Formats: sequence, C-alpha cells, structure tokens
Amino acid sequence: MATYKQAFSMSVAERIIVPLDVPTEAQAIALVEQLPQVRFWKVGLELFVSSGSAILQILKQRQKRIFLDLKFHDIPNTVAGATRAAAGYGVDLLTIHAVAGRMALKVAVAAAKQGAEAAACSPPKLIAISLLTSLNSRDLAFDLKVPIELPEYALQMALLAQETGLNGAVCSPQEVSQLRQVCGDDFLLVCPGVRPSWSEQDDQRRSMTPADALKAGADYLVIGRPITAAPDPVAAWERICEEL
Ligand SMILES: O=c1ccn([C@@H]2O[C@H](COP(=O)(O)O)[C@@H](O)[C@H]2O)c(=O)[nH]1
Repeated sequence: MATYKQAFSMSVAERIIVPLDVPTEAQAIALVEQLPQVRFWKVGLELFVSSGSAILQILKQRQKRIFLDLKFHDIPNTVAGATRAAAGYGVDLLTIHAVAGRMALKVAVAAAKQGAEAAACSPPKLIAISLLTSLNSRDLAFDLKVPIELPEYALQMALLAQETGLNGAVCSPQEVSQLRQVCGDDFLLVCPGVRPSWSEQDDQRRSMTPADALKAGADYLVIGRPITAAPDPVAAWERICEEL
C-alpha cells in the first residue's frame, strides 16, 4: 500500500476506490465487469452481510485490490476475533471505528498480523474511522453530545489510531489537510464523502470535489454513487478521471 509520497507516482485511477454497495453478488460482478478500469473496489456491510465473503475471492481472481470496509466497533475481544478472521482474506484495507477505544485498536493491530500469518497472506492495512462523513458539526454536538469542535475530534481519533499502531484513518476531505499535517506522510488517509460538482450530495455531509480532496492530502478517494448510480457509470468514471 503506497504512502502519501508514493501516491504521487500512482495514476489517478489507482487512487480511486469504488464501493460495491449493492445487495447481491450478481450485481457486484456486473459492476466489476462494467467498469474494468477500476482497480480498487470496496466491499462494505451491505454486500458482505447479504452475500458473504465469496466476492473477495472473485475480486482477487481478477487481480483487483480490495478495501474490506466492515467498520468493526465492539469490545476488544470481539474486535480482535473479527479482525483476525478478516485478515485471513488477504484484503488490502480493513476498517475499525476509532471510538471502539484504545484497547480494541491495539488488539486489532496484533490480530491482523496473526490472521494474515495463519492464512499465509500479507496483513491488511488497518485504518480507523475518525468520524463518519454523513455527520456534521450539529450532529456531533447535539445528538452525540461531543463537546469539542468537529475538526479537533476527527484529529484526536486519527491520533488515537496512530498511537495504537494503525496504518491510517478514514476522514472527510474537509479534515484531510489538517490530519496530513499532524499525522505525517506515512499515515494513510482515505476519504469518502467525495462529490464531483455535477453530482448529488446524497447523505454525505462533509464533502469536497475529487480534485480538491487529492490536493488537500488524501491518499485514496472513495467515490460510489456519483459513479455507480450514474445513468452511464463508465462515462461518470471517465469524467472524474479527466477532471483529476
Ligand atoms: O465515514 C465514512 C466511512 C465510510 N463510508 C463509505 O464510503 C462509501 C461512500 O459511498 P458514496 O456513494 O460515494 O457516498 C460508502 O460505501 C460508505 O459506507 C463513508 O461514506 N463515510
């Protein structure tokens, strides 16, 4: 997995991760076949819960990189067990919520190594969700009752991930510049909540355009519905790559 400095030598296509947010394996395969240009796919909760792990093998057979976005958030023992199992799939990226806490993050780091070793594959890069991109300052203050400003909160979650040995964080493009400055160039920063100027915001609340997100310091962009729900997903993908 490339660090921020190495990311400069990657093509823009390699830095875009497209989520397979569909309910069936057949729909996921259809998307992968429709968009052969996409090299990095994200498997998230919808597809994994509905269809299981077979899609991971299918993507690997096609030499695709895989972001397994299961966002673990549980007590340390459960997080460790789930991370150990997930690391055995040989995926590139795996997520855990930073709010699971210091102990859960620490045991996840060890469990990822154990799981990969047992399966004789490379361990995934473990990245922590700092704060979901569907939440804004109002949600944080009034619903979650977090009494600090949102950028500071996202930074503290990223720093907790860094201190406990994780490889990076998921953050919104609006915080990525600050996280890059504080966490340094070797800390992976993956940004969902990315929206071209011509697409809908959907449920994303802290978004930026792809070009601005990369300029601000993101290693990878996660761009889903602007591509996958477009009337012509291939044209949408090409338009985004051209704009970058
Ligand atoms: O904070 C987060 C963490 C993960 N996601 C995931 O990224 C994609 C975004 O899809 P879009 O269609 O581009 O909105 C989706 O799979 C989320 O589960 C996120 O959006 N925010």
